[in-house]
Amino acid sequence: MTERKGYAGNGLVHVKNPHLDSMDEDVLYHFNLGTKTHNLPVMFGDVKFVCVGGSPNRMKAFAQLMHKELGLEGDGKDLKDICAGTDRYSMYKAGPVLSISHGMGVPSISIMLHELIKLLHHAKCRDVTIIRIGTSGGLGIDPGTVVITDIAVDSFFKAQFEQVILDNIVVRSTELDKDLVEELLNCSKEIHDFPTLIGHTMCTYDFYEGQGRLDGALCSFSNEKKLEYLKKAHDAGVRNIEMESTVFAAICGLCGLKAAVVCVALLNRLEGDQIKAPHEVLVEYQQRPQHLISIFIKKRLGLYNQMELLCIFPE
Ligand SMILES: O=P(O)(O)O[C@@H]1C[C@H](O)[C@@H](CO)O1
Ligand SMILES: O=c1cc[nH]c(=O)[nH]1
Repeated sequence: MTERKGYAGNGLVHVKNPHLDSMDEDVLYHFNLGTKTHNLPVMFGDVKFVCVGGSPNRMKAFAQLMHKELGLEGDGKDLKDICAGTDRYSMYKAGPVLSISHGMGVPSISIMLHELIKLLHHAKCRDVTIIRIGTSGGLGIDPGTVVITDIAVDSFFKAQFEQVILDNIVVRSTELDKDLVEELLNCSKEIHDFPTLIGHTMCTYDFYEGQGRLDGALCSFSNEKKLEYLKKAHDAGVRNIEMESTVFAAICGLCGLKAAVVCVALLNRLEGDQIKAPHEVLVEYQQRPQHLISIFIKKRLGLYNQMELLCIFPE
């Protein structure tokens, strides 16, 4: 069974659940927010960009970067975690930009997306673009390369996400917005400090055996078999591997959100499994998708100016 995409002309976020209408309150449990306890349209009605990533610290740093880049009032350093009442996810807001952590893996991001999309719906947000800014393992690319995902694929290189619902498997499309991919690639041309490319992203259910690593607590395959699989993935167009892109693309697509995935490669998986780069190098790598997206957002808002870029990335 397949489902259809939810893009519509009014720019509103779609929730495709008839039961929601009959609930007198919606508690967004993992955000510690709710329709009776919080005025969601006032708190979030102006949101136009949502950026998500695994780590709470990264998403706080991104909100602080956007606070500075958008020239918002006050010291972005004291931005408050909107989800401080729970330690499941962290959420920060800088003007029209919402920055949220999603933890690791499909179940964690899936729960976050259900509550985020209901939040955007209750807040009556319009024309929202959502971007995952993450880390990944590269395939045949240099560490530090930023990959803009054209197609999110599963472990069999298929552009689909299988959701188990009751005792059925529902197959969902993982198509992403092609125009957004091109727009992001154009933004990357402004940055000369690191390579950015478009490629397929493979999403797995595990970091170790699921990504063909030899260094987990369990491993039942040889180095030859691992490389055979990874090369097959590379031949199919996969340029990086992470753990959220397929469900992210599927859910956002069904709910009418324009979505993109932009992940930096921390290593080249054809050369090894362990992530050995020094901490400061890894921190700088994680900032790369953030800088690209900050340019994208500023361009969209008509706030981008080339001179400023030279200050951020002096030649
Ligand atoms: O956004 P992050 O950096 O968490 O994305 C990848 C995929 C997993 O969540 C995690 C594994 O290290 O990193
Ligand atoms: O190899 C990697 C690195 C980061 N994230 C992943 O999922 N895999």
